[in-house]
Amino acid sequence: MTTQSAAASDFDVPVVEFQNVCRHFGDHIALSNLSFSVKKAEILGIIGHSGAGKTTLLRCLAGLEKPDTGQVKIEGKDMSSLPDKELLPLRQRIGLVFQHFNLLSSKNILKNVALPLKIAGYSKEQRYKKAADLLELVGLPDKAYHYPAQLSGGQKQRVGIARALAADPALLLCDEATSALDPETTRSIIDLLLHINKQLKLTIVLITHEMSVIRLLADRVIVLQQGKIIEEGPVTHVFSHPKTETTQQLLTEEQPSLPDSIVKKLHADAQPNDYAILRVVMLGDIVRRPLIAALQKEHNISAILLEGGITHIREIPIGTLFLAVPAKHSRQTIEALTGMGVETVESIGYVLL
Ligand SMILES: Nc1ncnc2c1ncn2[C@@H]1O[C@H](COP(=O)(O)OP(=O)(O)OP(=O)(O)O)[C@@H](O)[C@H]1O
Repeated sequence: MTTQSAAASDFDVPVVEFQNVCRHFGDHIALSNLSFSVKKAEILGIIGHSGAGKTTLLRCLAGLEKPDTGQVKIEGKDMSSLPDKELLPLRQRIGLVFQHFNLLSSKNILKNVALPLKIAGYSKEQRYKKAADLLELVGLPDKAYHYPAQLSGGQKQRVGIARALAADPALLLCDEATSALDPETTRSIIDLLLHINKQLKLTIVLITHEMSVIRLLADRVIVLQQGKIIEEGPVTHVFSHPKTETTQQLLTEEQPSLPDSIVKKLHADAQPNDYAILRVVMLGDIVRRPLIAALQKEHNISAILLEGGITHIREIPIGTLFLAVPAKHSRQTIEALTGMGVETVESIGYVLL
């Protein structure tokens, strides 16, 4: 086998495989027959309302909790069937990043980062060399001899990430890693994680209630509800076409929505003089095209913009518009917009404006 094909096959083995995982607490089903996998270098986001099972999933993935049935495999090895003694080397393949950093306040930053290497039996010289390299990677080379209390929240999380990387993990698990940080610091931690993902080809699984973090960081997203996967796919797809009410609710703050005054007046059947309300989703460069002007010029349709906005998933812009057009032009407008290349356009009801 050539080096090149060996490297390619590396990417074929999923780093994570959940196979029919169930976890109960008494009568309560926290995870229900859950199956998914994560490829090498992929970033998977897991979202869901409170109590959906995110933490239980993450704990099973970290080997901190065993499923009742099913398998949790890391790099092809089944964690759920291993006795505790044999679990340790597999757990060392997983780095954990916590919301509240969990640094040891009595130890300096270098020692905090080096701690997993001490547990793994590395010499002092190896530990401190590696820890210094990692502090360089996370942008804190000058903080080695500071103590956690002397650092900002963002700097503490950088140390938390360096520590999680110390034992060269195959998988980084982030549990609400940016939830305690302000937006600017959150952005810098997201950029750091993207840099690490790219540079080290590191697989990342994150749970967060911040949809903006999923949007900027994840390749793929899983939506959990009552311990089941109710939606799954590339973030661009799931966030632009949320199928379930749960996903739509989770995304409410992220996406423009119709003003309440219009929602209250919406009805299902068109009355004379009504306007049809159209929800238009655009993906990519089309967001910069003057669609309303083109409707007027090329199709003689006067569309009124009621609400709209653009968000970005990684670098891809997603635009959402709510347009009102005379009800009699509804079908023609949908055909015209589809012809212009919008992602989706749907009529969501009628109003008398
Ligand atoms: N140790 C436990 N004992 C009993 N029930 C538990 C235990 N851990 C979790 N549960 C229950 O399992 C369900 C899933 O909990 P989990 O903490 O995984 O949800 P979550 O999605 O992480 O919620 P949150 O976003 O609020 O942290 C909840 O109904 C919870 O009450």
